Amino acid sequence: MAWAQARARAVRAAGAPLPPVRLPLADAFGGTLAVPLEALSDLPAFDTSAMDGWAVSGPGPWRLAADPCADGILAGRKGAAPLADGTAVRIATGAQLPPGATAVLRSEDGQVRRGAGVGGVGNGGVDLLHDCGSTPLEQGRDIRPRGQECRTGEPLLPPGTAVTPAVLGLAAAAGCDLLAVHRRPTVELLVLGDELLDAGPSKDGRTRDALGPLLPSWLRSYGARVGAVRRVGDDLGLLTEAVLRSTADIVVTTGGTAAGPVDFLHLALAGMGARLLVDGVRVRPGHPMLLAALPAEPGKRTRFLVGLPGNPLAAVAGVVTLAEPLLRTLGGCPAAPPYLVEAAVALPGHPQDTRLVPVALPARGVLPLAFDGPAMLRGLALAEGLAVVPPGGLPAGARVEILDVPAG
Ligand SMILES: Nc1nc2c(c(=O)[nH]1)N[C@H]1C(S)=C(S)[C@@H](COP(=O)(O)OP(=O)(O)OC[C@H]3O[C@@H](n4cnc5c(N)ncnc54)[C@H](O)[C@@H]3O)O[C@H]1N2
Ligand code: MOO
Repeated sequence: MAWAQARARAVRAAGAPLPPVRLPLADAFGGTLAVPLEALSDLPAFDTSAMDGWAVSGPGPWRLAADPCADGILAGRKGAAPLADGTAVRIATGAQLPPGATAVLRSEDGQVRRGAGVGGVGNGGVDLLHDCGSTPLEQGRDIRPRGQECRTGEPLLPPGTAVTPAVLGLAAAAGCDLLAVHRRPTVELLVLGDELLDAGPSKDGRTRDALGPLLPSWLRSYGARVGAVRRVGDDLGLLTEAVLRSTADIVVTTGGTAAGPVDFLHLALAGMGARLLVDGVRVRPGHPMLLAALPAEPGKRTRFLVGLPGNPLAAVAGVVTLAEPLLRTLGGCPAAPPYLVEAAVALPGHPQDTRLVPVALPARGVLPLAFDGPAMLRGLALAEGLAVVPPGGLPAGARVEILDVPAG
């Protein structure tokens, strides 16, 4: 199956997003909005002073309505007395303006004169002068009017928006305590291979497991909830049992996809009656990757298995090709338009297959990185993206699609 076709197949297999759940803000990060985020108040909810200074009414100079040394109107207080025309009162940034205020004079732009009696405002009272020469203070200056950002009930963000830290802040500012997000797909990760070591350097013909540490956070970057990583021995029975016992929406396995003497994944899937939706993809590295629908329990959603090849960069190719579209669709996150960048140099291709190449993205364009073999991670660890090089390659200057490599 061609690379783009395999991705489209994963989207189709996932079908509809998982149903919405309402979560407290603290638990909604990483999800996707299932319904529009609506404002529960105007923003700002009241006419607000944008600066520390004085709320004034009408053109200056103004008579100070209270003791000039008093705090005046602080943020968080409500019900300040109306301000009469020609008067002023001290006010803090974020405080609700008193009725009648027409502008805010910043503290650095005003001067308080005791008994100045300027402009006929007072004689013996305390007056406030605008210190900026003859420039009048324009109406509405340094006032954030009620509803400037939004009105109650206004949709602020559409469904499908990723819940980022900024979205959590906006939701709180708009008065929300719960967010309706799609339930995030759960993933169980099964790392196969008797040869793998969990700690220390590779030795005695055994190889340190690189995928147990790499995959959970990579999958989480697509919204997955990843439980514990489980190691499964090279044994058909153990593998079958581990897959059937899992209750996750998606079982992700590593290794065992090829035809070696202990590569049992195909046998296990056939034995349990799973349906192969993608069985090999025309992509380098990673071509033995697969996607299967696990045997369905009556009335329950289809669960999936993504089989990633054991070579680490090949496994990552399987993640971006099959796991990403599957997780994104189940999580209700629409596909972003392809991100295209010019190639700084020619990008050699495979004659028939798509290549996924770890690249740097300096200002002059896409640059392939060294150490991009299927068993290598050195190039990927420095990569700012994975370039999707179509069969036959691309000349320098051509635009190439770049897939995200998750950062911290
Ligand atoms: N006769 C053929 N042999 C192979 C083919 C083929 O088409 N015909 N394809 C090759 C390709 S391409 C790949 S990729 C691998 C896929 O193999 P498996 O998915 O069965 O993976 P394993 O055999 O279990 O492991 C391959 C390799 O990767 C190492 N490995 C496995 N898991 C991990 C891990 N968690 N961390 C680090 N390294 C891991 C494992 O020790 C092997 O060296 O098949 C080729 N063979
Ligand atoms: O998937 Mo293999 O070369 O493509 O490592």
